Amino acid sequence: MARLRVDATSPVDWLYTAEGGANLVLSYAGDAVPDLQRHALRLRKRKRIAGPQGAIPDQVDVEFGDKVVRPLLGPELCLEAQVVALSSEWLRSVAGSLAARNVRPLKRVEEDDVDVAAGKGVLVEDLISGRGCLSVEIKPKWGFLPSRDHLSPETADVKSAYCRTCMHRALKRAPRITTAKRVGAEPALAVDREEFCPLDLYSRDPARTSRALQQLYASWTSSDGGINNLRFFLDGKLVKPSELPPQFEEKMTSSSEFDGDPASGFASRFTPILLASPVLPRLAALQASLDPLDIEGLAARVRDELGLDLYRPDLAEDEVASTLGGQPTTQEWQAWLERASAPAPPNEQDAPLRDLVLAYLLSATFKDCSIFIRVDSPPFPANIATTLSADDPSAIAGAEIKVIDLDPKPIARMGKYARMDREIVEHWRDSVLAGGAPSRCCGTTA
Ligand SMILES: O=P(O)(O)O[C@@H]1[C@@H](OP(=O)(O)O)[C@H](OP(=O)(O)O)[C@H](O)[C@H](OP(=O)(O)O)[C@H]1OP(=O)(O)O
Ligand SMILES: Nc1ncnc2c1ncn2[C@@H]1O[C@H](COP(=O)(O)OP(=O)(O)OP(=O)(O)O)[C@@H](O)[C@H]1O
Repeated sequence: MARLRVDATSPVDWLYTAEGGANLVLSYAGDAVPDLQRHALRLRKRKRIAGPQGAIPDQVDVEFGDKVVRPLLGPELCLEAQVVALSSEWLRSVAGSLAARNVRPLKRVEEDDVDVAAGKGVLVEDLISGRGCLSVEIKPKWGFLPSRDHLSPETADVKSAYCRTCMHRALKRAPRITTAKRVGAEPALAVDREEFCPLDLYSRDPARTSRALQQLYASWTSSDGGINNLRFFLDGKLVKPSELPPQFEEKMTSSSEFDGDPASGFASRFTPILLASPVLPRLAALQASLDPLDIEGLAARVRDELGLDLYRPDLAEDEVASTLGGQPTTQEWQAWLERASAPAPPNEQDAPLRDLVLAYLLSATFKDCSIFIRVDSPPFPANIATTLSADDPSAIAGAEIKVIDLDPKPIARMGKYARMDREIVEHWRDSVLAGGAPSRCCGTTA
């Protein structure tokens, strides 16, 4: 990617795309710098009220993506990223233009804003721009169940039968919660078989993958696009169910397969694309192999070797970070990757604790990323699953698949991970199972 002068552009030429907890993304819509067309700018946000979670510098994010994530996930699934210098005046002007256009969700506006002191942003390929382009973003979450080997007798039955995402959803909807986020005033659920289970999505079984996609679509519709697991972008803009342009459904699927049910039309088009791509099996394999002990087994090692109780309710993030050895540098990540990629890496019993913590953090990154499927000129061929490109066998003709949001997670969060895991499982066992629930998670078989 050639060096591009973003701060020479007019901030009003950057249109709001979307945002997550830590970053806000804009698409270039100007004519002044043609080389910036089809580029997106990812900007760091800062909380209005400073929180405890330490940010990781952008430079580290980009190097981490290039040097650690890319070799593991495969270059064809990753975006190239370039750090660009941005003055605080330019960033302030972007923030002002976003506020004047009132484009950000109110909940996010209340929480945070563009970090005008960041001094930089990250330029990437824009996965939504272009007339006629339809992009689908799926956040698949955790695609595996932990092995019982390192689970305690109190949790082994629950954690080897129900997936973390279904259990976490129930907790987030419970009326009273502590470490997890509240989704709204919805009633606590038992297993809701109408809602998407990642184990279905990742299953590689066409019927189950299709079921997961249909359920995601139904949740997208019933929440008016408010879920973070599925988003659609058409002609460069986020599309909400309540404001569907007439061409959306016809672009998403061919009318013959529609049969009046957009959820099945969507699933029938996108199931073959997902099944033909290595993206889901790769993510699930990385998530599982980098988390061989489960947080419970890892917390036991941390307690035994460092005397730190990750479950302690008053444990400060600074103490977690310093006791575990601080946030890894890019050099340390690279050295870890070399050891982990050796022909016979040490197994989880013999591996040094620090290596296990790094692996867990990387697993957390793969558990929280999103997949973009971009289709430039739909409707695309019905036999898409079999039309693999000769140049790149993992690319499917007519569809481009990329994984985004692959940032390193702060090591300071290890305590939160342990406590949240306990809270999720205890809530499930004591509130949901006690009220009667199926004996297995939606996606699992006995
Ligand atoms: O803990 P989880 O599973 O709720 O994941 C968080 C996500 O919540 P989700 O359950 O997907 O709605 C959460 O997503 P939202 O901001 O709620 O859309 C973030 O992705 C968060 O990571 P970070 O703060 O951006 O580094 C995620 O935190 P990490 O667990 O990845 O640290
Ligand atoms: N390259 C891109 N092209 C188009 N849109 C993008 C791109 N990268 C991100 N987005 C959009 O911006 C949103 C926020 O970006 P990102 O996931 O990087 O933020 P985040 O704060 O790290 O998210 P999270 O809270 O999930 O960790 C994405 O969910 C996606 O909708």
